[in-house]
Amino acid sequence: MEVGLLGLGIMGKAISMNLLRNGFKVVVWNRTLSKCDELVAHGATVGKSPAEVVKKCKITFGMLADPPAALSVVFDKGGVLEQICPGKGYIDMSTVDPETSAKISEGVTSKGGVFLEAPVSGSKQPAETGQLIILTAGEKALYDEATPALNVIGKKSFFLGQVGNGAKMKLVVNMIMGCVMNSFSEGLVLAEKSGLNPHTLLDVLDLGAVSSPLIRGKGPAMLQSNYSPAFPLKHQQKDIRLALGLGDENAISMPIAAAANETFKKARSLGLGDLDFSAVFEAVKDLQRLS
Ligand SMILES: NC(=O)C1=CN([C@@H]2O[C@H](COP(=O)(O)OP(=O)(O)OC[C@H]3O[C@@H](n4cnc5c(N)ncnc54)[C@H](OP(=O)(O)O)[C@@H]3O)[C@@H](O)[C@H]2O)C=CC1
Ligand SMILES: O=CCCC(=O)O
Repeated sequence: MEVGLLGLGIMGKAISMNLLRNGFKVVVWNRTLSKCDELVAHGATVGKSPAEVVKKCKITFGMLADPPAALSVVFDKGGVLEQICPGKGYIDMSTVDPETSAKISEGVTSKGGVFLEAPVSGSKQPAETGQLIILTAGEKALYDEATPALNVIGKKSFFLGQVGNGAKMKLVVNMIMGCVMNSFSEGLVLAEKSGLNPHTLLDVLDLGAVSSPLIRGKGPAMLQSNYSPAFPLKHQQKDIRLALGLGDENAISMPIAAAANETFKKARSLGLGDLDFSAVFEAVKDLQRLS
C-alpha cells in the first residue's frame, strides 16, 4: 500500500519510519524539504509539494504543527486541494480545533475527495513503535480503507462519528494531561522546598493511585532538568488554549485548565517552547522565585 505523509516533525517522521519498516511505500513532503533526506535513505520518495504527494497517493496523511499549518498545506498554493479528487482521501492527524477540521473537511469534500480527522494520543516513542491511540472521525469508508495503515500506526483506533469529534476528544485528553503535568510540577517543587527528597516522592507516587506512565516516564528526567522534546511545550500550550476555546463555546468553567494555560504561557515566555512539555516544571520553579 502506498501512502502520503505531509509534515516530518517529531511525529510525522516517526510515523513514516514505522510505516516504511512495516512494508508501506511512503511518499513524504515537509515544508523544510531537507528533513525528507533521512526518510529517503530509508526508502521513502519525496513529493515537491503537498499536491504532488496527493497526486501520487490514494491516501495522504497530514501531521502538522497547529491550525494555521494544517490549513496552509491544504488550501495554499501547491496544497492538497489542487490534486484531491474522487477516489482520493486525506487524513489529518494534526491536533487542531473542530472548526479547523471542519474547514479542511469542507475543502476536501468540495473537490470530491473524502476526509478523516485522526489526531493521536501518545508521543514520539509510541509513534516509532506503532503504539499510538488514534481518534478518528469523518468518512467511515475512508476509515475502513485506511485501516491497514492505521493498524500499523496505532495500537487502537476509535471511530467517533462526525468530523469534529476526534478533535474534541483529543483536546479534552490533552487538557487533562497538561493539568496533570502542571500539578505534578507543583508537587515536586512543594516536596523539595518543604525539605523532602523529590526522588522519594516519585517512589511513593509510583506505588499509589496517582501512578501513571506520564509521571513514571517524565519524573526522573525532570529531576535532572532533561527536557529533550518528545511533545514540544508550545504544542501542549496550544492544545490547552484550544480546549479552553471549546470550553468557552460550551460555557464550561475550567479554572484549573485556565491556570495551567497561564503556566505554560509563562514557560513559553521563558523560551522553553521547543523543549518537552515537562519543562513547565522550570516555569513553576521560576514562579516560586518571584513570589
Ligand atoms: N510530539 C508529540 O508527542 C505529539 C504531537 N501531536 C500533535 O501532532 C502535531 C505535530 O507534532 P510534532 O511532530 O511534535 O511537531 P513538530 O513541531 O516536531 O513538527 C511540526 C511540523 O509541522 C510543520 N509546519 C509547521 N508550520 C508549518 C506551516 N506553516 N506550513 C507547513 N508545515 C508547517 C513543520 O515543518 P518544518 O519542519 O518545516 O518546521 C513540521 O513538519 C501537532 O499538532 C501536535 O500537537 C500529537 C500527539 C503527540
Ligand atoms: O499530543 C501529545 C500527546 C502526548 C502523549 O499522549 O504522550
